[in-house]
Amino acid sequence: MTDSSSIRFPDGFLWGAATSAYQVEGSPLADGAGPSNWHHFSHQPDAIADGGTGDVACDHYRRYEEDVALMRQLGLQAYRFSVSWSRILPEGRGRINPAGLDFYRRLLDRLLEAGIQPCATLFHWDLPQALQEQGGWANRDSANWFADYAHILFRELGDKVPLWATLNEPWVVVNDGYMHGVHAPGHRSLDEAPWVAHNLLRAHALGVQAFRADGQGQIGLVVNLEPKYAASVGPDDAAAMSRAHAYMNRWFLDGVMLGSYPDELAEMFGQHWPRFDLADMALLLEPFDFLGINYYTRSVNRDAPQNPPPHAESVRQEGAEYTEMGWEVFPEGLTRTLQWVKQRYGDPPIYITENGAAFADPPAHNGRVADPRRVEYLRGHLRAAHEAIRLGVNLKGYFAWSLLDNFEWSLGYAKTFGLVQVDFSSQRRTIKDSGYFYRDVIARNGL
Ligand SMILES: CO[C@H](O)c1c[n+]2c([nH]1)[C@H](O)[C@@H](O)[C@H](O)[C@H]2CO
Repeated sequence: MTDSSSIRFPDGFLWGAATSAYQVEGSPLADGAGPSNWHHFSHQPDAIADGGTGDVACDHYRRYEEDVALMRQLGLQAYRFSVSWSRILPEGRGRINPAGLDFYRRLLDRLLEAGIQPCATLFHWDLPQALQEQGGWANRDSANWFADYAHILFRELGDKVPLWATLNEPWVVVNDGYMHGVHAPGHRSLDEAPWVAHNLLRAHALGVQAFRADGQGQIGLVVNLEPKYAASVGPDDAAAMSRAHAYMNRWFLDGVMLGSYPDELAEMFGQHWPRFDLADMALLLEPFDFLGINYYTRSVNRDAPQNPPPHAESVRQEGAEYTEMGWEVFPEGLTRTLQWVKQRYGDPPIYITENGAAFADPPAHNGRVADPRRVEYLRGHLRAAHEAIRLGVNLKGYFAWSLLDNFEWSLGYAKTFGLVQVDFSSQRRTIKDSGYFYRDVIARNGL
């Protein structure tokens, strides 16, 4: 039975929506910008399900003022976006492209004028192609490249951005880009993957140090977390669940919060697992101000020895509701995940930096898009977030994924997550029912 009791979030709880540069901006090479590895990857034959690329996307690079007006119409208090590294540094390092900085200054000025708090992510997967060609995140120097880039942004944009995130979901870069080859750069290497993960976290730590030197506001790390369940009570499935949990949920957080990697990773990677310097592990513990958690679903796992690490596979649940991504709708997993972070990692301040769902939305009709399933998804997860607060989790805010229908990476444009529908043939925006629902949640600071 749907819980209809009203709930209210704490005063000052921050309500926002999120996007990322390559998914919404378009104009990837405009005004002196250099190509990213996602520009390169999306133009490879058969890389993207519908042959889509980020060449146009939501045309946000040119329509940002219209989109800020939409954010204002929704009553957003904050907007989470990412900066395209190769707009700022076309070769990834060295020469700065002033026009790239100017775009983000214009966007930030519009947001601040609208009373919307910017939350900027330094890296949301789109690495400059020039750096990819020098080994990308597999090159130990990548951490320094990132720190130099971060320093430029803190110096040039720092007075306009109160909330920064170093990386978005390093796990996806490793798993999708280096283990399974379905994201840029399309590698499948048990030898590269652990080093890529390590260099990403070294980059995060050096970025935080750069921020401490001359940043303003707060800085955090954004990770994707997905609670793991066992498909049966048998020992093999329990072990598979534990490996999957270590592989997705603990790998990066243990690294930066505990200064060590789960033992299960060395076991599952075997001779491919490196020996990491103790000095590196000490660096990873560089303290940061908040944790961004992206939550979408849970997975139920069974043993799959034939699969690459974590040697597990997810099992579809009879009778459960699934989104267009094949992700089970499981709001209680959000409460469980937030409690787990609180208990394991010392009660850090947390923002839910992404939560949302892809459903097959109807085309706009008379200025309306009926998306009841997304309304119920958001309602259920907001209740789960509120329950976590009631249980003592230090949850500071929530960002819906996504403001706009956009480029869903290797799946192209068919999977739509937006609170606002984008007709990609006309670039017309239409606020969906879920957008109006979210507007009312923000206005009430609750349900
Ligand atoms: C593994 O799923 C992640 O939690 C996740 C889901 N999502 C993400 N990460 C990314 O941060 C976004 O760019 C995606 O568009 C979004 C929707 O797929």
